[in-house]
Amino acid sequence: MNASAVVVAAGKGIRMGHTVNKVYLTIAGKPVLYYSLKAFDEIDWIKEIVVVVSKEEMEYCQENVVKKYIFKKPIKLVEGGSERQYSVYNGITNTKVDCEIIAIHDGARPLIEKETVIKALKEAYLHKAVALGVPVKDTIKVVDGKNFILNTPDRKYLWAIQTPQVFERNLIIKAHQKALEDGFLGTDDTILVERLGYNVKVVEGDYRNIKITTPEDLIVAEAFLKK
Ligand SMILES: Nc1ccn([C@@H]2O[C@H](COP(=O)(O)OP(=O)(O)OP(=O)(O)O)[C@@H](O)[C@H]2O)c(=O)n1
Ligand SMILES: C[C@](O)(CO)[C@H](O)COP(=O)(O)O
Repeated sequence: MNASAVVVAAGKGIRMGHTVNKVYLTIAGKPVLYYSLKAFDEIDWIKEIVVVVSKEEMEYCQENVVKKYIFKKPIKLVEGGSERQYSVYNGITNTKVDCEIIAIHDGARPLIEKETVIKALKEAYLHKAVALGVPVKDTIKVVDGKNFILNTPDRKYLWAIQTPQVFERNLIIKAHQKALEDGFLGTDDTILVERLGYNVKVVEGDYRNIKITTPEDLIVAEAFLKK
């Protein structure tokens, strides 16, 4: 299998409330983004890693992540957009055409493990579109604008979706182009493929694969890493 990894890191990290983009904050002495790239760098099927960064942070990322640590794969930096979806689009359209599979990952998910990525890649090869996810542990409520409960979906059908999300290259590019044409913005990439009428498989991931979003997530991630 020839696959590309696209790791998006061009967000602002507003919910983290830090002056530095959260992907450059450190866990156990290394930047969050370093860990998010590492699992992909170790997989033979992955032929390249495209990292999507904001224009202002391009040089910082090159010096403090790409050059500072040793990666086996070629790492290409491309510019991000104002929304995650636009960043992903710029990433996927800058992948090699001879890589038939693309794994899209949040730079803010540093605890992803090599074995979990391999599982997702294998499933994507069979099913064309997959996302990692974990069954939700809490009861989920749908509420109205004033926080009154409208309904309670059956938990056995609810999964919290993570990245990587892995797709056949042509399919994910087509799905993004259609979303752009329609002015549709989604919070992940599978929704864009769902809109085309394709079945997307959820592959069981790992509860530790958290997204670093708010300050307490850094403490949790560091605790997991130390284990
Ligand atoms: N315009 C954007 C927005 C987000 N991302 C990336 O998408 C991932 C998931 O997004 P999120 O956790 O929402 O990150 P931020 O947008 O940085 O956070 P916030 O919403 O708190 O500002 C992150 O790795 C982030 O860098 C991106 O590449 N381009
Ligand atoms: C793609 C994602 O990580 C799946 O859980 C998530 O939807 C990103 O959302 P955010 O709004 O960018 O935090």
